[in-house]
Amino acid sequence: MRFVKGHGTENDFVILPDPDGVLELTPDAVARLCDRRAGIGADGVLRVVRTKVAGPDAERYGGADWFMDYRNADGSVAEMCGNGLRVFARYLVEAGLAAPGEWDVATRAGLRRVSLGPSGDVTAQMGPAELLGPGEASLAGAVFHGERVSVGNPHLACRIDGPVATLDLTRAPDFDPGVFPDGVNVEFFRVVGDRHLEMRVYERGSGETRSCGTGTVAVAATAAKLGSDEARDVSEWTVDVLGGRVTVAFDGTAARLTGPAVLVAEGETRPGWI
Ligand SMILES: N[C@@H](CCC[C@H](N)C(=O)O)C(=O)O
Repeated sequence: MRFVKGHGTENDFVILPDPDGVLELTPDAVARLCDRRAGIGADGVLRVVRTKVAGPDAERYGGADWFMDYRNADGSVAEMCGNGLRVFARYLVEAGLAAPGEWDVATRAGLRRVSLGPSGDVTAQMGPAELLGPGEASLAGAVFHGERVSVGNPHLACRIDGPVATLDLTRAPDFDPGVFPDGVNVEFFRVVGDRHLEMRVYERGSGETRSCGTGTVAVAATAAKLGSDEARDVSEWTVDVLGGRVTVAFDGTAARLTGPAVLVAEGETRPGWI
């Protein structure tokens, strides 16, 4: 099986080119690929498949040539991945499968437009960040209050007062499955300046990661809601994550995420390993 390894602010992915949609990608195979000791190691897998062979949803994705089949490190499926989307776009350009410019990528959350040059940062339209009201999670017995946000996938964005570095995210936050029936990505963020946030995240299906693109949109949308009216609809935010920095912009309707997308290696799994 051919693979490429890449990351966006150190949220890392095994990219599996599968243009004809012939790979049988079981949850177990994904978990083995993502295993950091016995596998290649990654927070998730990006299967690159042409929309016309992407299965029952193919018609929904008519406007895009490529479908991003994203899987978490534990093998579960997620609707969207913001860092993954930038890396996916960078892979298509570097592989000569798409030209630099602006085009749509199909995701389980719908079409998402990306724009990129022959090198450098990638910008991705992320759709609206839907603010769904209060929610909570607990960490080592301490309760954190936050905002439930949908960025195509579910988030709980919790504002804290102290530095995010002090949190222990070696264990999963607890949450009420009645409130989050599909699980949730939990972000902790602190305001460190004018429209400037720092964030850590515990991702559904992957554990603590060094960045989460949809998570940065969720925390910026929550910070905008908590801030002045002026900051609410049209604003640009800098979000520092463990793996670097991204920019989130709101234009009154939707969010836009800009950040790095880097391919670092390519290879082939040994026959029979998976
Ligand atoms: N790291 C991603 C989000 C990946 C999916 C998430 N773990 C989920 O299950 O919803 C990002 O950059 O957005």
